[in-house]
Amino acid sequence: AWLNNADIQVNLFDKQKACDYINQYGVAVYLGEQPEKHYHAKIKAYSNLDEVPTPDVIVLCIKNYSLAGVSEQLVNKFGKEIPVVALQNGIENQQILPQYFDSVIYGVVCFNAWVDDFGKVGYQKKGPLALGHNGGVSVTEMNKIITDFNKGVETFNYPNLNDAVHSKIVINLTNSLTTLVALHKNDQSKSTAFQKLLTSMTYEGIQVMKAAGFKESKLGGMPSWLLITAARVLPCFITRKPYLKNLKKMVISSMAQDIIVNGGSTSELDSINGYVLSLAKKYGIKTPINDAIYKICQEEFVKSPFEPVTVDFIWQRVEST
Ligand SMILES: NC(=O)C1=CN([C@@H]2O[C@H](COP(=O)(O)OP(=O)(O)OC[C@H]3O[C@@H](n4cnc5c(N)ncnc54)[C@H](OP(=O)(O)O)[C@@H]3O)[C@@H](O)[C@H]2O)C=CC1
Ligand SMILES: CC(C)(CO)C(=O)C(=O)O
Repeated sequence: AWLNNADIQVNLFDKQKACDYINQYGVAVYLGEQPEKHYHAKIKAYSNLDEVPTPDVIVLCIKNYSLAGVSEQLVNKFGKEIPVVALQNGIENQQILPQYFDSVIYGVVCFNAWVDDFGKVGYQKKGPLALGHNGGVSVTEMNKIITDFNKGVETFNYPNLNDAVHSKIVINLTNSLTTLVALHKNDQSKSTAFQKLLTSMTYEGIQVMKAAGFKESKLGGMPSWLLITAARVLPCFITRKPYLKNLKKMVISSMAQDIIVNGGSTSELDSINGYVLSLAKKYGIKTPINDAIYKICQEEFVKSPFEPVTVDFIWQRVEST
């Protein structure tokens, strides 16, 4: 919607029901704090790939677990030379997409967005996006894409792509915990146990990334490694103010949308938490909080219907392991 309203011609490819709605009513977009001020973007949506006009660039806004299937369809239709911008969390997209496409730009999305209903999307803040690549993309091509994206949303070229990706993965570890307690419905701002769990799991993530040789990338508005470390080592009350400010930014994570809003059992738990735990094992870093939370997610996410668990329940499991 942001690009389309900045005169970049955008076409959507989605499932039939979503397309029918979007073609009739457009996409309604609103800033989370001001739902009454939503605006519409008239975007053409296609559910039949054969009808989609050949694009200059494909932007993949799907989960890691949908990438292989969707890429297979796209490459059969448009060929492997078509430039692709991949906006997934985690690193799995870097393993999957080069199997299909020659020219892939990866993007780290530094804000939260959610779908309320067909064609109705909320966002926590507008941007930024950090783009980078692992070769196969010319300077001209990269500059053109950055310039076009910037017409609609603040977009940077990030030379150290994998530092940015791994810094974001640290933040994404919290998706599992916020989904388990259904944070969007159950306020945890008074719970110091929740604060300890959230800061400990990201602190462990930082230790893993440092051991694996990744450096911090400052990602627009996301908590810094210094703040997370301070929150972990200092008494809770000292870092409470910045902690609460950051907690407020979490509206509804992409994982909670999968497990709670869409009632599915498939999520990016393994692309994010599973990946961090595999790095921890490789580099000999202890991650007791993440181990326990990952296990609880594995048990709870497959239950149908999913029922949120309490912070006490998580805390007891952490203490018993
Ligand atoms: N949401 C967020 O705040 C953020 C998300 N991210 C990352 O961005 C990526 C995308 O997440 P998000 O936007 O939340 O994902 P969503 O699951 O909300 O959106 C993906 C869309 O693609 C559609 N889709 C899936 N498979 C197909 C297919 N075969 N053909 C046509 N359409 C298909 C889905 O349809 P349907 O719903 O019907 O399956 C859905 O509309 C993830 O890697 C996530 O981690 C990064 C930062 C923030
Ligand atoms: C909420 C946010 C921005 C951070 O965890 C995110 O990346 C997601 O929802 O996947």
